[in-house]
Amino acid sequence: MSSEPILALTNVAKSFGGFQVLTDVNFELKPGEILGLVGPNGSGKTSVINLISGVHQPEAGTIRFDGAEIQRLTPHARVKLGINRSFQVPKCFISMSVRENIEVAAHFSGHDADIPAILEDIGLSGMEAAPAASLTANQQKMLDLGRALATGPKLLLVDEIGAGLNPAELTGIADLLKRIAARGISMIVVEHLMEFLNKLTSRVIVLSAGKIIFEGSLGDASHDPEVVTAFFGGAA
Ligand SMILES: Nc1ncnc2c1ncn2[C@@H]1O[C@H](COP(=O)(O)OP(=O)(O)OP(=O)(O)O)[C@@H](O)[C@H]1O
Repeated sequence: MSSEPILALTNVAKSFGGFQVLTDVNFELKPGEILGLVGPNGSGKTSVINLISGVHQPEAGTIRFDGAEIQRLTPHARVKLGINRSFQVPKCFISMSVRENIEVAAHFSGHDADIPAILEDIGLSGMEAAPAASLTANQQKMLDLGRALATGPKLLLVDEIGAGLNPAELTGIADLLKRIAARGISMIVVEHLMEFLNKLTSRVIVLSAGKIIFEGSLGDASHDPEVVTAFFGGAA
């Protein structure tokens, strides 16, 4: 595995209407690495994902992917480079079939996707003709992930995929994400469910009020006074 980072954020800052959402965010990610991004509600986790995927652009700082600055590129250009994401609320086309959803994503990115392999990965083999609207919440999350996989990502941004799922579903998703990372795909996983995150990685970044207050292992984070205060003793 290369030791060059696939992703590097340097002094990234973002505000909305004068409200500073992220300040001086710095971190790196190596190929095939899974990084957990945690923090209280409103601490800026999804904003980090939005800046990397191109939904928003930072006011300051740089985002380097695979050696090149990407912070001014459109989301579409970033998908073509190999960055994609799943959403807190799945964004499948519910009137389309499972297969059509994956085909559209692959077409959008120009990637020659192995659709049967993706269906197998996401546990929807044999359901390719089913309308997305007929899927369970868990299956829609898996389809959302399948749509991201269809674009051939090198970096996958996973935003609170565990919310609302039962323990068996969580174990299934954790196993799938680990299999994906083992193929060399890097991952940032935003999550409130620490037990779920612990199955995926020990390396986490903790955000509080838009600043990184901790970087290290999940175990050490749980004993860090600033992290404990951020979660239990003060405002995000
Ligand atoms: N488009 C936007 N316009 C204005 N404010 C925004 C926008 N997006 C995010 N914010 C604000 O930025 C702050 C950080 O939000 P963000 O969604 O990144 O936090 P989060 O850590 O992902 O929260 P949660 O865990 O609740 O999903 C919040 O105060 C939010 O209201």
